Amino acid sequence: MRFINTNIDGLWIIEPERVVDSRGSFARTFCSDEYAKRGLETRYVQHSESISHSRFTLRGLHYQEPPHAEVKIVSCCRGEIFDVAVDLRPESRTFMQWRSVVLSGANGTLFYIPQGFAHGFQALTNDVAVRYMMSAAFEPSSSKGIRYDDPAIGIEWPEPPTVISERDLSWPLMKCYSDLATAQA
Ligand SMILES: Cc1cn([C@H]2C[C@H](O)[C@@H](COP(=O)(O)OP(=O)(O)O[C@H]3O[C@H](C)C(=O)[C@H](O)[C@H]3O)O2)c(=O)[nH]c1=O
Repeated sequence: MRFINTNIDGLWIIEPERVVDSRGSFARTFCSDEYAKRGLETRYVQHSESISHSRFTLRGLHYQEPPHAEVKIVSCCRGEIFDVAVDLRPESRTFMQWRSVVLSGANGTLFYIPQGFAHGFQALTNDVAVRYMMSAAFEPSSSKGIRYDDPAIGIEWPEPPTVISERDLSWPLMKCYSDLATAQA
């Protein structure tokens, strides 16, 4: 496994090292020792899959609030996606910055997204299957989101979404959050 730094603290791209032979290949996709050596989360309590039928479907940007904040390891086991993580840690030097990576069944790449980040993706092919390892259980009451097209973040998505949920269209803009935070201070 190759751990690639993204210049955003805690956010890693992990590339499998495939052992190739005449049958195909084998690669380790998770290793608690390798993760522990780098201070990454080693305990995952849920593993989930989402299927998106249509190219340019967009899901996200989602996160869970503390105490249910989770580390996510995202991979695409069928098709190809444009995967995005946004740093929402107010104390971070990269607060509100985003990083994208193309995940696909072909490259087997994984995106390690720590607590305090929002996550979303856009399908780049029809019929994508995305897999998640989550370090915290799904808790609907703590599931929040931000708008994929928030100008304050400025994510450069490949294309306008063809399919997106009403819920994902109705998340507040970060400006609303900051106004709310100011009001509550
Ligand atoms: C996340 C989740 C959802 N669900 C149920 C709740 C809904 O009835 C249904 C679809 O949920 P949602 O619309 O939130 O699914 P996505 O829009 O694909 O959201 C996911 O994709 C974005 C990009 C993420 O980063 C999150 O991991 C996750 O929120 O599955 C569960 O039962 N367990 C779960 O862990």
